[in-house]
Amino acid sequence: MKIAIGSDHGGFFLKEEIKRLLEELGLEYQDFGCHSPESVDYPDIAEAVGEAVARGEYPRGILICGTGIGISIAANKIPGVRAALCHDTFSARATREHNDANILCMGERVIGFGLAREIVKTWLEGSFAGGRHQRRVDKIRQLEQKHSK
Ligand SMILES: O=C(CO)[C@H](O)[C@H](O)[C@H](O)COP(=O)(O)O
Repeated sequence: MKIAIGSDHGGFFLKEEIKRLLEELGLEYQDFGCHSPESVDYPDIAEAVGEAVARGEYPRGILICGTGIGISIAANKIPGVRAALCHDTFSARATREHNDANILCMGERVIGFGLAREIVKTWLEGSFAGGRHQRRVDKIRQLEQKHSK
């Protein structure tokens, strides 16, 4: 599984840590930036990673900003993206099982690197449970279609 990963400057150092984790896990990734702690705008990174995931080029993406909030809001504007902001492992597991979340978002200014690593591992291991959750994810798709121009 190849992962699309990206952050703004507020998430740059955590992104570097998560890249090291992915290497330890033997997982390939593509870094969509940013490539230094210099200030950038999180919607630009969310767009790059979100579109790559929505096109099916990457099954999963990871996005990080200072809080994880702005980058998740932006990513969720892209049809086909189900970006979940998770700062605990329960949510990370649940969002795979219930929401089939294809992008994990975190905030470097919110959690420590150790917890972030556990969240990523939990989220990567998780799988969609289907059943009643499939019906709900289908309704999310219908909402996207209803509200797209
Ligand atoms: O979008 C965010 C908040 O929802 C992120 O935390 C950004 O990283 C943050 O807004 C960037 O702020 P900065 O003052 O420009 O570093």
